[in-house]
Amino acid sequence: MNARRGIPARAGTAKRDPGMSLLWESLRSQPLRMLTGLMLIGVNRAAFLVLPGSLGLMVDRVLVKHQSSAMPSILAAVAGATALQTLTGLMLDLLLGYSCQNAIASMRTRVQAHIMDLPTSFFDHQLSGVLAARVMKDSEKLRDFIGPVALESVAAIVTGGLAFGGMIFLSVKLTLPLVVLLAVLAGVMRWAAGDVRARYAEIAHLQSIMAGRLSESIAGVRVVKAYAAEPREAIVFASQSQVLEDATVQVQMHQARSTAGASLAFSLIGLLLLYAGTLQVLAGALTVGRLVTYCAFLACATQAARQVGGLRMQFASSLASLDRIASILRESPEDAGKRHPEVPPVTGVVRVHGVSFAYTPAQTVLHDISFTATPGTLTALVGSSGSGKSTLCALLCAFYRPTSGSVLIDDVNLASRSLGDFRDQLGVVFQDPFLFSGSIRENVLIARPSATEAELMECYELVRLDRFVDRLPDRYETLVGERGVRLSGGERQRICMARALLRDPRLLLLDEPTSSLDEESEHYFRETLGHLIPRRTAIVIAHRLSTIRRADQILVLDSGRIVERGDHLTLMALRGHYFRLFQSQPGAHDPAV
Ligand SMILES: Nc1ncnc2c1ncn2[C@@H]1O[C@H](COP(=O)(O)OP(=O)(O)OP(=O)(O)O)[C@@H](O)[C@H]1O
Repeated sequence: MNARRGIPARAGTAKRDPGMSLLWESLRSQPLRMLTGLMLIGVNRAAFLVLPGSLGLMVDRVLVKHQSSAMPSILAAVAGATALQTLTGLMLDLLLGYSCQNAIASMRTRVQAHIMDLPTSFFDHQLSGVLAARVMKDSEKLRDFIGPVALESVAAIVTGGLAFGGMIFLSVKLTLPLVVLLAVLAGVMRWAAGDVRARYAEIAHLQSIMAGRLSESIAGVRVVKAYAAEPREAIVFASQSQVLEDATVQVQMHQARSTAGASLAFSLIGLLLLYAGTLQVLAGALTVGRLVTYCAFLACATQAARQVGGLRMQFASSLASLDRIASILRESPEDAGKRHPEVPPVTGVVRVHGVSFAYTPAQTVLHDISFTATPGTLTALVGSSGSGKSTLCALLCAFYRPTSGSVLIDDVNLASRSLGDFRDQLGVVFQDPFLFSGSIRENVLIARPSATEAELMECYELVRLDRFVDRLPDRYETLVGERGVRLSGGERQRICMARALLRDPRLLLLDEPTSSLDEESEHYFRETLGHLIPRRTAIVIAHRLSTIRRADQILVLDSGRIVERGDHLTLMALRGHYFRLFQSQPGAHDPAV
């Protein structure tokens, strides 16, 4: 880690295979277009070489032998070839424009869908901005690949190959030494270029780190402003920008040096060949016209070789991006390898057997947790902050797999169950009431897009959404802003509860669902919960006495262990952890409570 700059010092060396195979997959998915493209390139390049190829004929037949009758047919051939070149060029541009967009769109869709299928633990180690940059920017690199890189490389290789074939046809003696010289030159250039792909991988990594940091500081702009941290954010961003600039300039300088070196080498080779060719003409082994054509082909071949050399850099940059996409696609989805046994719909019997769990090997967060929760009952999880309540909830949602032990739903282990089927029966309200940037209605409908208007209204009613929605000009169509920023904490919480209830779930997991509600709303919600429980299993993390007291079983967690269990009266009688927790609650000494 580069501590001064706040950026990892090195992005890691990119491997060659993943990016290449991803590119190959993408090209293979459009076989007809690729084949048509290759044919068009072949025709286009052959037409391009008609002009240099006919120069020799013009010199030998028209200028040297004065056969002016040959001129119209030579000119007609050149004009026809030029027309063909223009037409195939246009067709290539149209074909590639479409193919590029198609490849980019399907790559983005594939990466986005894959990311959504990854387990929650994957996201614990990623910045959302970095992932977003990968989906959008790295996929975009396919355009460079299929467009300038692949097309121009193939075109340059075809041009070089055809020109080279022409040169061999005209003079084997001149061309054979050239092959040796070019092979040596290619080896030297390759050695001098070093691992360009790793450098581009580092640049792309730095760019996504910056994008991640930027989106984080924009999302947390209130905290930044509240703590007057704007200058600090500016310094971090500027230093990251400086590291990126240094890395980019280094690659560009390297590229400029390679291009200049290659240019010089090609010019020297051209000079040598001109000298050797002139000697051949003087010795009568070659006509002037053939030497002219040879030199024209040589110019085309050198130009093509230079072009391929230049594109190698772009190729490396695009491959580095594809490597990064491939690294995401290599991550296993959370349902991978499951047998998906045919299971009947969930009824909601939860059995947790000896579950231990650690986010990192260094720290076990839950130790040997066991309990059963059945439909029609309310289980409350209580305990001090950091005791593992939300983690247990996350295991019940199958966001993580236990390190040991098992979570069974209707006696089927969650580790082998299809998570899609299971989560269809799950209603969750998280500690952080997250809303998407759409309308209130859209946020609730996420739970069940096919819900009828009457079902929606029933859920709104259950959590008393109408109470604040009536004050909003667009009522349920009001846009809530990013993460629901335009609403209060309690309002967000109510929308999240409506969302969970719309699911009509068998298993209801509520992580401090009423922490931001006022007394009256909380009372109303408690009554609602009372009506809901007979048809489902409810597990609630709650600090409020009112919710805890009526639970069928209360599990008291301390440092990741269940230290007490029972109903309110049993636990109070123990005068242990629960008793102390209860005593510390506001209202505990109120005789009414
Ligand atoms: N994604 C994570 N990666 C690593 N450690 C985590 C992660 N989430 C939570 N922890 C750690 O696990 C422990 C239990 O956290 P958890 O959120 O389950 O506690 P909690 O009882 O719900 O606390 P609170 O009442 O404050 O919400 C804490 O020490 C916390 O730092």
